[in-house]
Amino acid sequence: MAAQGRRFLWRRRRVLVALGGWSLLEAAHTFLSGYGVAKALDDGFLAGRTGTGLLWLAVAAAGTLLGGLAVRGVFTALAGLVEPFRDGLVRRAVSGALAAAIADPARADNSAVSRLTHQSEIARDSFAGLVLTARSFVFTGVGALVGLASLDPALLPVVLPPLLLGLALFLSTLAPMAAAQRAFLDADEALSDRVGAVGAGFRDVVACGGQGVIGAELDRLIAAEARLARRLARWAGVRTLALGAAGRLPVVALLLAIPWLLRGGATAGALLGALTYLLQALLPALHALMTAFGAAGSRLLVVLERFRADPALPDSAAPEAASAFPDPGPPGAASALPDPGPPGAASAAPDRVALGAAPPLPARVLSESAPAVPEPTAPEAVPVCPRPGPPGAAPAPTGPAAPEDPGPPAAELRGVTFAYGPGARPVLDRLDLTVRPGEWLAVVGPSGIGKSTLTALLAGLLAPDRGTVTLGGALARDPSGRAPLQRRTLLPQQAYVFSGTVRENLRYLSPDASAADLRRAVAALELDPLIDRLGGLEATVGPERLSAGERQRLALGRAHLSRAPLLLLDEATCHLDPDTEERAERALAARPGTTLVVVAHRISSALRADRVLLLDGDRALCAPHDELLARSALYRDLAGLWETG
Ligand SMILES: Nc1ncnc2c1ncn2[C@@H]1O[C@H](COP(=O)(O)OP(=O)(O)OP(=O)(O)O)[C@@H](O)[C@H]1O
Repeated sequence: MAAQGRRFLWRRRRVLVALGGWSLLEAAHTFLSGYGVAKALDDGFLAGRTGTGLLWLAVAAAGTLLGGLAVRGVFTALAGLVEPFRDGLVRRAVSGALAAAIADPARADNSAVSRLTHQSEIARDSFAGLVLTARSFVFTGVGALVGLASLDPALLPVVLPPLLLGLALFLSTLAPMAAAQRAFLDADEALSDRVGAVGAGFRDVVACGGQGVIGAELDRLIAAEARLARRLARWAGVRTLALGAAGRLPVVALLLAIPWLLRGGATAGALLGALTYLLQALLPALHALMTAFGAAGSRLLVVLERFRADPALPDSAAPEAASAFPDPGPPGAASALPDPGPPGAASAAPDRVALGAAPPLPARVLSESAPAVPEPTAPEAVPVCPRPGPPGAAPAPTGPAAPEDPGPPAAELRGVTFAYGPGARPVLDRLDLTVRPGEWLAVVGPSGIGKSTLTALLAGLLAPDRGTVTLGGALARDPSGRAPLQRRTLLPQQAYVFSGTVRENLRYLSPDASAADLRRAVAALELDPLIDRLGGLEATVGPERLSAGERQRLALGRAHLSRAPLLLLDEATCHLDPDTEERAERALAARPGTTLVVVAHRISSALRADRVLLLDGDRALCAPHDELLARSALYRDLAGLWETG
């Protein structure tokens, strides 16, 4: 990288000469600031010549004007250095990502481009800061040392040793501090990547009961970052010490050496001039240098390393393109096909499941406590999902046979009202619903009516504002807010598949499932061909490698393997073809002891169920398919839409 840096600078030697020229003016300004003060005192005010004193002060002030001019020129010249640097980095990032996308569209990573273009801005600012301060320190130092030597050469042996000592101490902190900064940034990024991924897939994490595992992992990441932050702070302490040594010790040494200097013939003006150099020129320049190297320097190093390592960029086989100091060069330099490297960590994150933030639609659900007699304007209304009636009254379930004494309902809602927020209109309003053990219930209704909200309430992910939700007679969500993971499994539309083996994915909800259980689930969901194609149970899969349908099929297998008696499928088969969907639903319904609640994606799904719950805003109707067809215009509409859709 150093050689590339030298080449980059060599190609811009004219810019460097211009920078040097303007910087010389800065050195002249420094020189005049101390020299003018010394002469004003010695030749003017102390000698009784006030006019001469004022004249020398005017010379020192003119030096300040020179300094202003120098800063203006330096900034103009600086642009000729840092802009090509930034442009080259951006070009490198974009061409690298394009080449990667062309080489393997499936692994294209758009976020790498925005990440790297953002980082090139950081690199440009850091680079500009470093050039500015390093150059300023060198030329200020030259101006000050020449000034000290012209005032009295004896000042140099007093001031230089502590200055050099402090500088050496500072330089010795650079490498370890850069390493600490790099480690800290890595840890910080790892933590924010993970937090972002967990936030996006939080609903899945909760649905799968992964809070403990995820919490422990985040704790570890936070502790690691805290440890590295402390290490960085210790090095910052050492750097402050170096600044103190380099900046303050020369002043102390000068003060202590005053008697010796006076005996050697130093004048009061020379001493005041020396103090001016130290306090007004060297100390601020040193402070700026140390701050810039300590912060911007480490940042620049880390960012440049990222550019070398990022998979969106061409690999080092394309040396020109991989240069940390790239030139605009011909586009061909960037067209070398990269090694796209391993898939980004972010892609292994849980799939997103968002509970949309749109305002809730008006929805009032007719409850059992509402008039039992249908209103005249709604002749098709039927009583809402009655509790289990006498034997024979209930439709025969196609799932596992209900036991003689069915015991408590598999799931029950009593007068449940729920709204997303205190002022919002309820999504569900005084809903009663009873689902018998072993029953297969389909939930249907227009988009946004509250089907997912209902499954989230059943799963214990949401708490009702009023009323109760019970599973097998116990509250779906205990007062501490925990959901009963052993009693229900919720499969959302976006199936959660994590980076791990097929076996680990299937056993995620039942880690102690036996090989026989696993075989049964695989056979029931007809997963053998898929698993073979993926390379067997021990093959590693990740969400980015599977289609949405394949992810759903693995999640269905996982649900079959889980021990929860209540399975909640929230459009969990929407990416499967109708036949596969039917076989999957039947396999889950046939699992011993299973109660199945399916938010239906197709009318065929409702046809298969024992009963259908129709949510429609003003009332909820629950009945077998044929009965609903006869009684509900909305259901007929939905069925028609589905059939033609
Ligand atoms: N997190 C949330 N915050 C605020 N409102 C929400 C939230 N989630 C859902 N809603 C609103 O609640 C209502 C019911 O949403 P829900 O997702 O339960 O409907 P749905 O019937 O499942 O819809 P779809 O069939 O489109 O998936 C909608 O009006 C929706 O905008």
